[in-house]
Amino acid sequence: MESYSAASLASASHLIMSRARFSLLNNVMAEEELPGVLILDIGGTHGVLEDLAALLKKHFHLITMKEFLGNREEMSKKIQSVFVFECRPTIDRELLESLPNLKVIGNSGVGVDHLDLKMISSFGVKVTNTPHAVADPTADIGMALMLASARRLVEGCQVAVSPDTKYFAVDWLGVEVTRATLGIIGMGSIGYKVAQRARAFNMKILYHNRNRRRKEEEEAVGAHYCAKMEDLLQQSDFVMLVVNLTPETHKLIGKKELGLMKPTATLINISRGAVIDQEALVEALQNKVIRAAALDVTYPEPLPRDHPLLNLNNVIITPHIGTATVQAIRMMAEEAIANILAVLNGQPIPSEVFPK
Ligand SMILES: O=C(O)C(=O)CO
Repeated sequence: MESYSAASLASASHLIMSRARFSLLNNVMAEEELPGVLILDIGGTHGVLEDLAALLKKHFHLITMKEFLGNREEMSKKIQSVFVFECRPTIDRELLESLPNLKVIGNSGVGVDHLDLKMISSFGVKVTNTPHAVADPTADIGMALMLASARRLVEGCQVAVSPDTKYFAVDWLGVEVTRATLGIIGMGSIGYKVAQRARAFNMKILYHNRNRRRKEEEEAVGAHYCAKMEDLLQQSDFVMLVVNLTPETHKLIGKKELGLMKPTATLINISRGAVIDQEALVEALQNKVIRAAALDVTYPEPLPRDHPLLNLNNVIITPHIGTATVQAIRMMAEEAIANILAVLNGQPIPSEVFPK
């Protein structure tokens, strides 16, 4: 995980000065009086940042990191908020100490496991996230992984492009998603969107969640509540993980849980890598304890090139692309900006995250 200490800020690409709340007042304030937003990106995303910049420029005055570093003392006093791009860069104490007027960290993405909420809160700084923007694209990736793994799409592509492979699909038969049983672990907004999509495939839907959904919500997608996760694991053909990473969900799926799954079942993870005990998963896949896994998240990300998960033909891995769409990046930015502005303007905050 990237860590943006004050020293490593040189690698972040932009410092953004917020003019949003003042543009609403016809830009009556001089730029140098405006509150600042520091953007932390994950690197290698310049095209995306250009689009983001265009969006932000409608309300914000952008200042490059070079300018920030050239005038650090003055700039750090102006920064009232940090925009964390794509859930991954973390923020350390040293950075917080260097931003005396910081009021809010606007996370672009829903998961905030990369942020030390207690530590941040001890500085009197609020944290917000973007649950609405992420739900549809992340649910789509869950479905895409489930279908791709079920129908062995990646292997199929390899067969199609390989000049010497014999073209007998019968050698690599898949399984059907239609009418199969899907067990969703974590029925928040993303899990629910997955259930809506799975209904169109006539899947039987089971779910396990801390809190049971309302009866009308269950009925709308035909989902059945499993109070015990074990029941869901035993009955499902596909198990999809959609929980937040917390101390309670760390390694939620280990050897015992994998052992409860059907040998024909597939595990899909669109939450965080550490929700699965990865060593136990490798063993289960090697020994065919379960049929396959399809993972958008791992630990670390990316996996080292010699990691055993990369050498198994019953695994599909994508590089954490749940929200990697043109639309989602934009919607997350809009949601994060709305959160940041609400904090700066002392208005009700749409999506604040609290330390437990
Ligand atoms: O929103 C999140 O938490 C993500 O992981 C985005 O990919």
